[in-house]
Amino acid sequence: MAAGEPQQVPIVTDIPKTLYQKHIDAHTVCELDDQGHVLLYIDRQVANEYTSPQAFSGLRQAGRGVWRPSATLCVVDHVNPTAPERNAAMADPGGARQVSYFEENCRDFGIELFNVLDKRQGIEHVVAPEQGFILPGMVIAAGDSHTTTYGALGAFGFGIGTSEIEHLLATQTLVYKRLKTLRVTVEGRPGPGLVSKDIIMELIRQIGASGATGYAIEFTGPAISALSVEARMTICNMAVEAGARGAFMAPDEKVYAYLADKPRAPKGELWNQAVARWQSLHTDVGARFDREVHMHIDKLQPMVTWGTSPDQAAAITGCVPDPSQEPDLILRQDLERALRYMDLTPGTALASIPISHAFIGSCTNARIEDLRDAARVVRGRTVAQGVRAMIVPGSTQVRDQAETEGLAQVFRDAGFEWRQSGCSMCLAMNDDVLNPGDRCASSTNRNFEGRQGAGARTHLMSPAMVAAAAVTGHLVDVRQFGSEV
Ligand SMILES: CC(C)[C@H](C(=O)O)[C@@H](O)C(=O)O
Ligand code: SF4
Repeated sequence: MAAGEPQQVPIVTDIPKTLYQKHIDAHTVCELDDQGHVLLYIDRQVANEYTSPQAFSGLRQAGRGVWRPSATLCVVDHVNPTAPERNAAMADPGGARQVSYFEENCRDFGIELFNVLDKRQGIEHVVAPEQGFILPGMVIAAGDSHTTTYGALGAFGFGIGTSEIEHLLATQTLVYKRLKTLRVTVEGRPGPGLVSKDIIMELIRQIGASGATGYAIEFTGPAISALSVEARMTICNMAVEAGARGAFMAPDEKVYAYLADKPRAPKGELWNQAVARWQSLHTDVGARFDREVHMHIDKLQPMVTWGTSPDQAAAITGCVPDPSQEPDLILRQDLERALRYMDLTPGTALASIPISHAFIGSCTNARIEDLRDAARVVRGRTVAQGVRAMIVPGSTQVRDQAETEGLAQVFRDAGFEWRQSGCSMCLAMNDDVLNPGDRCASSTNRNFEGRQGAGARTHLMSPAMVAAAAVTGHLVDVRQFGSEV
């Protein structure tokens, strides 16, 4: 090149980014320090009656309004009763106060509310995707840890505390610290009767209940692509049980098909533009993750928990572990405490443990596909004597759909209670509470001490596994139910 000729500027290619980095970069208003803190713009938020009251009170005291009321969706879900005949009356005065203050706040701040009797009511993490309120590329925050569920739609969702809700409502932003990134690649084909709940329970068992603390997880691999969108939600929902404050899956054709007919999804030309934009929502080739985990699920077995933390889990073919085999003193004491609470003896076959209750519900596993899985097991059978079995659909829409498909009748015929939607016995904040000593096969996500009632014992598993336990009266391998599962 002759001197004086303009020099060719080398093309600076973008540094490859993870899906997480793309979301955070696109929503960063400004960097706040060199420690990873940013002011993060939040596209939308969901609020419930249980964690929002102090935030609204804070706004009232400071004389502040809500910056973007239309970016907020309020849903009653934690405390409402789920009795089969639904009405607005609430026996519990505490719950009634929470709901009426929530109504007042929505009215005064101009926010849309899905109240107890609304046809669109349900558990927030079921309702928000169902309405098309959550779209790929969005950053969503809510006062609930299972906001991670939205990762299944290619959105970044995370839970926040009460003071953060107040800040968010007032400014539509949050002070946020960037997380490290963990990629979980899932390969192989699950055997019959195996579902996404088993995959996430096995991951949590492997990496531990704080194994992903400080990380956002991206799930990828052929076994994830093969799952339905609803099944993917189960995985992202429970990622928080491994400590992750965010879970991701790159959106694909299944996600677009899921969203296409949702009431609040963009329509017409806006839809085409949105899909074109969503195509870029994937981790770039060569992007670096802080950590990688590989899972092969060919030999995965149906999972159940035996302890009081979601990572205290094993294949249903296994036995209650023996603390004396645990060399680490702290872990041994943890195990002993868990087994004392669960009233289980080391070496007992998991598949022989009798139950008193069966609960199919929660934002983890009460969507229509979950109810179909459970109904396939239940059809033509009856709930075992001495077992109280309940179905609490994830939303009123899921409930109606299950009625239309005849699933509700299958459950009723078998002796299940067919109830209205809400969080219900997932955390027992309404009147669906277990008594001390009760033992419940549950399709939920947390098995902490007292989670479903003081002194009550929870075994987490997939909805079909709960259905199988309900009709046999003890924990059981759903694969014994043959080809129909
Ligand atoms: C009540 C709420 C704060 C809580 C959560 O954040 O997850 C609840 O939904 C739960 O599942 O334990
Ligand atoms: S269903 Fe359970 S896990 Fe989900 S939001 Fe309600 S209480 Fe939390």
